[in-house]
Amino acid sequence: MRLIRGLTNLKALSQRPDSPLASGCVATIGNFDGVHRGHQTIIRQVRDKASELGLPSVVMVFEPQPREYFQGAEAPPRLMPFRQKAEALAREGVDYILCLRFDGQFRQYSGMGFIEDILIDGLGVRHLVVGDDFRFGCDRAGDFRLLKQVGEKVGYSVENTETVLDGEERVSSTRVRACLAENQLEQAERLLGHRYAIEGRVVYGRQLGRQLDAPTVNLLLPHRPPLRGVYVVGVTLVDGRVRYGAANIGVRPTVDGKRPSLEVHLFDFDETVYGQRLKVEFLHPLRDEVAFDSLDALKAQIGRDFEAARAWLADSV
Ligand SMILES: Cc1cc2nc3c(=O)[nH]c(=O)nc-3n(C[C@H](O)[C@H](O)[C@H](O)COP(=O)(O)O)c2cc1C
Ligand SMILES: Nc1ncnc2c1ncn2[C@@H]1O[C@H](COP(=O)(O)OP(=O)(O)O)[C@@H](O)[C@H]1O
Repeated sequence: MRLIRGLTNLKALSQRPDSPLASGCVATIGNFDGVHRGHQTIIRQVRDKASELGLPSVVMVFEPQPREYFQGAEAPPRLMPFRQKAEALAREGVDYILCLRFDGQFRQYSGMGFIEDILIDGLGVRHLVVGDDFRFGCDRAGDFRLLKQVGEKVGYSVENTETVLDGEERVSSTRVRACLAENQLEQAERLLGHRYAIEGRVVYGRQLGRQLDAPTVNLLLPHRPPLRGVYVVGVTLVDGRVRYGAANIGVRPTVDGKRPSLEVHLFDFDETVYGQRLKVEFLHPLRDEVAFDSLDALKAQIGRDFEAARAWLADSV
């Protein structure tokens, strides 16, 4: 997988005669938050067509996601930070990820402007896979019909995305968020095709954890997380080792009460891991986050959380 950031870089690359993108590509466009089973199916559609045509596959995404741009703090929580998304897409076998900055200038593209400047001049798209409800450009004026009309003239084809159902309902990022908010981790896993996980870099905290007999790795959360509370977790370290532990994800009302963070105590572990990237899988919910009157009360509760987590692990892992 190669990551292309911005239209200028895309054009510089695709206009080089020796570039794999020089003869065009098969592309899809979206947020792909969670890279769930529906997304995985769309990517398979793109890859199948790309191998049939002998062209590279491209997934176009935006940062921030358009709803984050328009709604700010009111936007739905995000399932994964950009880097985790890019790595998940790479695992699905995407050749290129094109990441475009969604800003005050970008939002002014007309429907036709988006097609001409990005899809035709930038990507030289030969086949496009998008939902028939896909809207784009200023005031959401561009739609599936317009894409098809222009495609017939210019010589690219457009295909509707397949719909993946879970029971009667479509698999969607919104449904994954709803499951996580309700602590329905198994339902979320069914929609995602894997356990819900957050990946991030270990940053320095306030060295309070050691005083609480619970040193914690603190992961940077660039977005508001879709779940809150105390969980049993499985952690994959950079070298692939897996460790288990108990984690708190939230604002830590007892000691802080502002920005959300993810704090993980690993059982039977005594290493320094600052700066490493870890994957934290949420295995089982233990309780909601609580504002305690004192650090002693928090410390006592964390001790009970560890017992509950170890008991669950002994039965389930
Ligand atoms: C299993 C576990 C449960 C926790 N539960 C709570 C909680 O209910 N309320 C709270 O304010 N903080 C909770 N915390 C977070 C602690 O306040 C935090 O880990 C501690 O302040 C260490 O911060 P530091 O890493 O910045 O030193 C919990 C942490 C762990 C590991
Ligand atoms: N069992 C453990 N679980 C989590 N972190 C541990 C553990 N043992 C040692 N550490 C190390 O201790 C650091 C956390 O200690 P802590 O006092 O909570 O400080 P900080 O405020 O930096 O999080 C972690 O980043 C990690 O490098």
